[in-house]
Amino acid sequence: MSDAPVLRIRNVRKQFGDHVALDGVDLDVHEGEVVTVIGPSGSGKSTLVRCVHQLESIDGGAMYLDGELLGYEMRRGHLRPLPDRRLAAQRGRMGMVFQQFNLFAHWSVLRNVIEAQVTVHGRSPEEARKEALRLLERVGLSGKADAHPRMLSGGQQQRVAIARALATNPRIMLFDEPTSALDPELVDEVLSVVLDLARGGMTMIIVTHEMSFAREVADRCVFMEEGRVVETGTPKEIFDNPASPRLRAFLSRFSGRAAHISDERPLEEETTS
Ligand SMILES: Nc1ncnc2c1ncn2[C@@H]1O[C@H](COP(=O)(O)OP(=O)(O)OP(=O)(O)O)[C@@H](O)[C@H]1O
Repeated sequence: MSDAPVLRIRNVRKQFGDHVALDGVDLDVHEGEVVTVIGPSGSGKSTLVRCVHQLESIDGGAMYLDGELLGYEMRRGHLRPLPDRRLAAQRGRMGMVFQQFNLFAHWSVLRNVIEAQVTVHGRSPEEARKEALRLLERVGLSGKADAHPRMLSGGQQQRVAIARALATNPRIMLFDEPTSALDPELVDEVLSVVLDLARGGMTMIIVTHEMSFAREVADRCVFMEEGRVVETGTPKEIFDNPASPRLRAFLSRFSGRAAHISDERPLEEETTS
């Protein structure tokens, strides 16, 4: 990993009305690093990745992609929002995968994976088609290029969404709970594609409620609560030796599902009962 992070997040604040969703978040993500973000519902996980992808503006702090300020530029001595074209170009250097797939329903799978390559990145339709077919094969869907999203299972649609996000050669992939809209039997096929990307060296932030996956895939894991990063560490530190009582309490709620949580160090509730 190189020293300069791919993504640098500094003291980022985000409010919705009076509600503070992000309260001074700092995070660096380095080349090839996989960071999983866990935390209770409403802790700001989705807001964080949505802000990185410029789907939400921030109210304070700054974010940099490869050292370039995201969303703003300095003009005549003042910070101003980037014009739409430059904002689109910045967003095109990140791939985002949503809970709800967000595919274009009236387009074929192939066109869904081709489109941004042509419109945002200026590839020729032939080049984009070749890349789309390669990526569909990578996510195990080469036979579905001509299908429409409604003909696919949720797991297959999510894999198309991953292929689409990869198609622009993003510097970083952002996953916002990619399996939470799926039936349980379809979760693994999506997680194994994400795991495969991680092993291939893709830089990623993954927001997830799948605790054993969050542990398995991560180089580093971040625990958020009330809009703040409460604890960050290796998966072993986070899951086997959680320092903060809040993280221990959170993990204990998942202990039934998180098969890999070790019992070397009992969780708080267990020690007090
Ligand atoms: N567009 C919005 N308008 C108003 N409030 C919002 C909006 N988006 C998020 N919030 C609020 O900001 C807080 C953080 O939400 P966020 O979705 O980031 O949490 P989360 O940790 O991802 O939760 P979950 O795990 O349930 O998805 C919540 O209180 C939420 O209600």
